[in-house]
Amino acid sequence: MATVAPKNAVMERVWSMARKGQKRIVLPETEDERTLQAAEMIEKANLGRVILLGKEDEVRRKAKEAGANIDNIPVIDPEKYEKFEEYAQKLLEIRKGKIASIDDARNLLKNYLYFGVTMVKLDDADGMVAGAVNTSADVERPAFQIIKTAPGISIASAYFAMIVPDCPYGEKGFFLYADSGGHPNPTAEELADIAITTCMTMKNIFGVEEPRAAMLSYSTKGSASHPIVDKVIEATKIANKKRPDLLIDGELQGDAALVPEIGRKKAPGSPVAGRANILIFPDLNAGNIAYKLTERLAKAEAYGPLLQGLDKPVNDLSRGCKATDIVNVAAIVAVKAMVPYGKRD
Ligand SMILES: CC(C)(COP(=O)(O)OP(=O)(O)OC[C@H]1O[C@@H](n2cnc3c(N)ncnc32)[C@H](O)[C@@H]1OP(=O)(O)O)[C@@H](O)C(=O)NCCC(=O)NCCS
Ligand SMILES: CC(=O)OP(=O)(O)O
Repeated sequence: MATVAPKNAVMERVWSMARKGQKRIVLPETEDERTLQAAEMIEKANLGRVILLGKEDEVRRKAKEAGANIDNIPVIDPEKYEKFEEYAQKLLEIRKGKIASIDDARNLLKNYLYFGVTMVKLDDADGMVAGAVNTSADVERPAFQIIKTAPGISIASAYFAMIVPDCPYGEKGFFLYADSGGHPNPTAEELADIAITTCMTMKNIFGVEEPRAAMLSYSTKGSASHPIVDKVIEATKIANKKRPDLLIDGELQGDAALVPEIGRKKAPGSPVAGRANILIFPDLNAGNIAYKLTERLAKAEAYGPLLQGLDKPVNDLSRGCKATDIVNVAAIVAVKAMVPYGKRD
């Protein structure tokens, strides 16, 4: 089994916090070899206590085939779980008006993603990580429907923690990209909220004292004009009005956001240009394309999509993820479960 270690100082802190918290992390996608290998790595690295979902014999056989030692990890078979009926009743209450009968609730719980999210909702687990097999929409939907947004947060969104090797920009090559996996086409108001939430995430989950968010566009400070640029300008104004204490600036192009000399030239006086550690994309096309290009062309680590704005932690994955990505995403979910309510994002 490959060993895994945190890739930079920010992730070292995340790992060390996760070790202290010993949170219960449910991994529902036990048909996937990477998930089983990650389960062993999470336990070996002492990042938390894993709970696997599935038919026990099958899961243990599959783990052997994958070369993963999961002997000390519990496997819960949802349909045989002693709280299955209790969960069905609770789900019926939570989804009142959306699902018609107890049978509908039972059927939903046979889907391991719904079962895992319900475990988190009802405090039988502290966080869930899935998405190595299922699409992001299928992972996010139960989280949005059952866990819902935290009080005072208008929408959930999804960011990536990016570690770019040999990169002097951002936080020594560490960045948050948002929204790169959740909300397809945010309004200006929603884009402002995504920027604010990501700043809080940078501070509270990753311990970076000065989040600096660039509102990205193909224009810098009026160099081009178009309604799609106007949305970014409007979002920047809203974010600045809502949270004047945060460093959020735009509209900025990618080079002006990252490179000090270019930032000074294109956006003189900007508190963010040339030093952004958070990149906020105008829509999900841009955000998702950008993270995948950074991951593949710059050989960056890409952890996520990490959901923010939810009342409890659920993190998604790309179907193209590595087992080690699952380990890091699990460590982040564990830290999220430790940050006091209301301070999370
Ligand atoms: C996640 C996603 C499936 C949810 O939206 P949807 O399919 O429109 O589903 P619904 O409209 O049925 O919404 C389901 C619930 O989630 C809620 N919801 C949808 N988007 C939300 C958001 N951004 N934040 C919070 N809640 C949200 C809805 O209000 C609804 O709640 P309700 O059932 O209690 O009324 C959709 O936003 C999506 O496909 N996102 C893109 C994911 C993706 O493909 N990413 C790219 C790869 S990473
Ligand atoms: C985040 C993402 O793009 O997920 P996938 O690669 O699974 O579509």
